[in-house]
Amino acid sequence: MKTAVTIAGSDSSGGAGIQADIKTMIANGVYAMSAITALTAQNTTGVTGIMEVTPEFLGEELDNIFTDIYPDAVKIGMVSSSALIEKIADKLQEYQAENIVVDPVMVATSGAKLISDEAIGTLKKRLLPIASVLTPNIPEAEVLAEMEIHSADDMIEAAKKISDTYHCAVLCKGGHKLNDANDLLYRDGDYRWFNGKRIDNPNTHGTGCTLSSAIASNLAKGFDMDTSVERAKDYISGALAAMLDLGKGSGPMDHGFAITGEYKKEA
Ligand SMILES: Nc1ncnc2c1ncn2[C@@H]1O[C@H](COP(=O)(O)OP(=O)(O)OP(=O)(O)O)[C@@H](O)[C@H]1O
Ligand SMILES: Cc1ncc(CO)c(N)n1
Repeated sequence: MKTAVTIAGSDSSGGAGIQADIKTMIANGVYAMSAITALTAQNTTGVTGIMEVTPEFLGEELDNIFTDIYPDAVKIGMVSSSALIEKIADKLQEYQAENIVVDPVMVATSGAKLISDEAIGTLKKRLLPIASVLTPNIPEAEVLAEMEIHSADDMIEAAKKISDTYHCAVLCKGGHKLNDANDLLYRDGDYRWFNGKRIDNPNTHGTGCTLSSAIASNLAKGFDMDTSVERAKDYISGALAAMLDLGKGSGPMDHGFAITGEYKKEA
């Protein structure tokens, strides 16, 4: 069986973070492991607390994983401090990890800030250069490319800038400002749009975590980058179309659709 590890924060409400990642990996047929960077106390309405692990402890988690069950892919989500980012970069280099998907998590769906300002610089310097693919939404791409994005052409320019600077593939997700479900993959000086059908579902807690974990799962299984993104888009569409409605805010998605087979993919 192929294996993947998520390096991310725990979401007590189960819709995002480690919990979304593990649900996604199981549903996509890979064995899931986790190195937890922080506990968050959160639900569908917001985040009330964050408790980080120490960099030493995160290093110990990664040592235990890599020296025993070597992961075929790595997904990195919420990492709130520079010291934790440095530790992850050191360990991934030490163990020569492959298929690294970096979701540069900055703000939760509910609006809470999940990374410190100084850590953004470290993220750029240490994690982007080792990423196989980076999955920013538009606000994140604006920070990383240091420009505003108002159109599809701006998305291309920002993704090119990030990809050229850090030598990684960039999947820029259009949903936030452009109100569609079209994502742009910029890679090796070329780009391709992955168009999705916008699903009328306000319950989008954890969509970014889910997409990046689905890409990592498919890379772990040996699919190429384009196919992995295509399959991940299909997965997120299915999870959203299952129309789970839980909680008082922007609720989580139903990963069970892939297991029960109740979801019928729309043409
Ligand atoms: N309503 C929707 N219908 C279809 N696809 C969607 C919808 N909302 C988001 N997506 C898709 O889900 C994926 C994740 O995108 P999104 O922009 O929501 O990520 P994100 O902002 O990083 O998520 P998060 O809020 O969890 O941080 C993208 O492929 C996007 O196109
Ligand atoms: C732990 C965690 N990671 C990522 C997100 C982004 O949605 C979140 N809300 N919580």
